Amino acid sequence: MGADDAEPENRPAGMLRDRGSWRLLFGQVRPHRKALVLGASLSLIGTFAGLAMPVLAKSVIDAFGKGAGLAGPLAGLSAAVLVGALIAAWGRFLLERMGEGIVLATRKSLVERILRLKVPDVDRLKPGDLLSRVGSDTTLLRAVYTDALAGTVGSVFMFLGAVVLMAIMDGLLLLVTLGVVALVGLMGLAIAPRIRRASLEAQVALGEMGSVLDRALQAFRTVKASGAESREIAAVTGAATLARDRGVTAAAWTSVAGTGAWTSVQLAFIAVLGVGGARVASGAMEVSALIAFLLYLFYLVAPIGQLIQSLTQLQVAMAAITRIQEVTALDSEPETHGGPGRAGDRTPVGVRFDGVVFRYGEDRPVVHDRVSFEVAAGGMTALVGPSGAGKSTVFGLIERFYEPQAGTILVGGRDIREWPLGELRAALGYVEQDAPVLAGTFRENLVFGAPEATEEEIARALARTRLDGLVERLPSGLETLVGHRGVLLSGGERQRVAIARALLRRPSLLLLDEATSQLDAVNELRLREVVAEVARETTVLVIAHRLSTVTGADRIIVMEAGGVRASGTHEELVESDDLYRELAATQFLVSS
Ligand SMILES: Nc1ncnc2c1ncn2[C@@H]1O[C@H](COP(=O)(O)OP(=O)(O)OP(=O)(O)O)[C@@H](O)[C@H]1O
Repeated sequence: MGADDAEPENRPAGMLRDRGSWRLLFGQVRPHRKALVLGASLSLIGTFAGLAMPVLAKSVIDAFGKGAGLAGPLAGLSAAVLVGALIAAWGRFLLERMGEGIVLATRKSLVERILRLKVPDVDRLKPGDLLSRVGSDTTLLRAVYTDALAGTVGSVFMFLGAVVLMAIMDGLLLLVTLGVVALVGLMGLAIAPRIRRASLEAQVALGEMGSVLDRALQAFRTVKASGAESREIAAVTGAATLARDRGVTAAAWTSVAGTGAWTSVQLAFIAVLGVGGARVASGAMEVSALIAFLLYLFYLVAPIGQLIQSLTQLQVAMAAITRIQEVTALDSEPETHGGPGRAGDRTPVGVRFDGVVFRYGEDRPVVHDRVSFEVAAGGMTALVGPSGAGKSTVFGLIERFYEPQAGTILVGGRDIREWPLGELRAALGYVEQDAPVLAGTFRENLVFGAPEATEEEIARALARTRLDGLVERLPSGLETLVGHRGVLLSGGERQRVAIARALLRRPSLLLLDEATSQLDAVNELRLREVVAEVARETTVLVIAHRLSTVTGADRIIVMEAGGVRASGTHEELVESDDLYRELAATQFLVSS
């Protein structure tokens, strides 16, 4: 399991320069710059208020010495503490709120992008890994905007303040100090990419963990039936262990950076002591000035430590940004508003494939090799052929999930590239072979593609798909939960729910990928009746796996190895085509 495994295969953003990541990182702050400046300033004021404490304490002691009343000074001291704490808390809150706002904005844009991705890109991405990009990668960003940015600003101020004071005291010793401190800077620059790489690998491993777990949960029954629990547990924990290892690597480099910072101040101390001592010995400098300078030197410790910490957080965030960017850099489809469309514009449409050439990828075999056929408007056309002949691919191309490399596809006499995508998909009804049922109620499943469907329309769709009896038997009718992945429904019922869902969009062309699973006689008969009835109102193109379906079809297209081999009615094809005759006699078309 390498770092590359969990990344999009074409890794568009893997090649993006750091500049892109920085721009994205800081671009997010732009809308919140007021909050950032205010939050950071308040935090600083709160911190500096702490510095006023010794002065105020002195006034309390002075008052005590003079025998004056303590109540006033003590009240002043308490008020200063309280006000300082409140200001710091307010500043902190503003920064945290800004961080949450930025995380939300990032998640929104990521989710928006993911749901609009093109199908071929999603084919390559792993769902669990995408989830981790939306969840944990975006969470990692927050620390940058709350701690790192404000911390950097504060520590830069403190650092500059100390440097100015030291410059006023002794320019030469300052140069010695900065010379040593610059070494830390160089070391930090060398270490930063290592922290970033380790963090990226840790996040990739977490993504991998998500995708392995997702795979196991998707096929939970198969995992159990195959006795594969231990292996899947090992795969998930393996990814988690890798994340730990990379986290430890990042921690090791962070410790080196922290220790380096502290050591450099110690070294600067020794260097200043050496150079300053020599100058004191030669009478060029007072001992008291050297002592004061050395004290100031230690003022540098806190800001340098904070800068190192901020730098580390930035590296982790840059790793997260890289993974987020890999998704946001992918192409998305144009927005589709695929509602049910206006009444009356749902006349059946035909389909034509003209010399269509298609392969799923540059390195994949050709699936369609100059496929041409025509399906007239209205009625039922069946697509048959051996497994892998490219039948489901026909549907994927009509829906424009994929683009052919050559040839044209016409729907309703119009090239599908000329249809606005939302309009094209609104004209199509698509029933997948394993017809997924979405977790939720029966009603939610029905109106998924047509949220504004009326009760009459729902009742009609239920009656047409022969689901009305089933709904009556369900404990809460349409409001019954059909559970995660519809475990309550049989394969045939799931297909009929999918058909009802498609019908509620009043499609001009219904694409039905018939379930290959065996249906019981009642379900099979119902499904056949449903399809025959729908074919009276709209065009139905069905990928048929049953003889009973093809015998009812007006026309049959036989596909083989990426081409159209023959077409005609059942009787004609039984007469004229060997492959069809063979298919009709074998399990691909099961006799009813
Ligand atoms: N998303 C995909 N990415 C890459 N290759 C794919 C993809 N979908 C299908 N294929 C390949 O394309 C070829 C045709 O697949 P398709 O699903 O169109 O065949 P089919 O005739 O519908 O088969 P079946 O009857 O078994 O469903 C197969 O070799 C398949 O492995």
